[in-house]
Amino acid sequence: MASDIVLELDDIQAGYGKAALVLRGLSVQVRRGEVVCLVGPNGAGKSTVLKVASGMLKPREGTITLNGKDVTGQGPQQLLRGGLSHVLQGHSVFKEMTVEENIMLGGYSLKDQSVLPERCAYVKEVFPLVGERWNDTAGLLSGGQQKQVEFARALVIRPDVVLLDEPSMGLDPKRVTTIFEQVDVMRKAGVAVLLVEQNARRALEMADIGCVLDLGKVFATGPARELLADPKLSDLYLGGRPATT
Ligand SMILES: Nc1ncnc2c1ncn2[C@@H]1O[C@H](COP(=O)(O)OP(=O)(O)OP(=O)(O)O)[C@@H](O)[C@H]1O
Repeated sequence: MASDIVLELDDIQAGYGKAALVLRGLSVQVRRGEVVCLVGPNGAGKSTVLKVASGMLKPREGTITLNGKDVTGQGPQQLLRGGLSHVLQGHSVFKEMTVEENIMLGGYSLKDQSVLPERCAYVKEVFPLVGERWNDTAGLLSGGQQKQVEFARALVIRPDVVLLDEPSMGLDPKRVTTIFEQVDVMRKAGVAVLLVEQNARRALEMADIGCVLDLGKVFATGPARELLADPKLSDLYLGGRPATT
């Protein structure tokens, strides 16, 4: 249903400075409570899609719609207020600060600061580990646990959509599983998720919709399970078919 669409990028053209376009007519839709995963080769433009969606990079052409409103040209702060959080690539937890202080940083953009206690209770409910480690210095947490703190910080504004740029980067396979479980937790909390992942096959196993990007366009899109089952896509973009033993 069209009304379920939280975030829509339509026919986006975007690039950096005077350099050639990176996105060349890209369209993607994300619905409430749905995980959409962007996969594709290095340099295909996956992170650029997130930068455009979060207002960090203005598109040259095309429109961005958030909760039914045209937000094309708005910056990250405005989009944050409109219900969109972006968890950047790499690690953005402040290790010297406590978990609580890190979460509070996510609350600064709230216009009404009186809702903060209720929001803290909400993120502790969604991510119990964050509540358990609330007073600990964030640097004492494992890499996967720190990522959960980043997710929780993004949820403080009670966003409608969260953008996740390679959340499993640098984590061992067990921690990658935990991170994908946490993405599922966000989906179950009703948040729409637009995810970029190098771990394409594993991410698609968890996602609802997959989008294969190549040369700045959507090469193929559909239910993630169907993309995984497509032998051509598998060979071209997902590192070949998994061994059957
Ligand atoms: N800040 C920037 N300035 C100039 N060019 C950039 C910048 N960021 C990315 N690019 C270029 O845009 C293109 C797409 O990059 P992007 O990071 O979106 O790809 P990606 O699909 O996320 O790649 P990867 O899987 O390697 O992270 C690349 O050619 C890259 O060199």
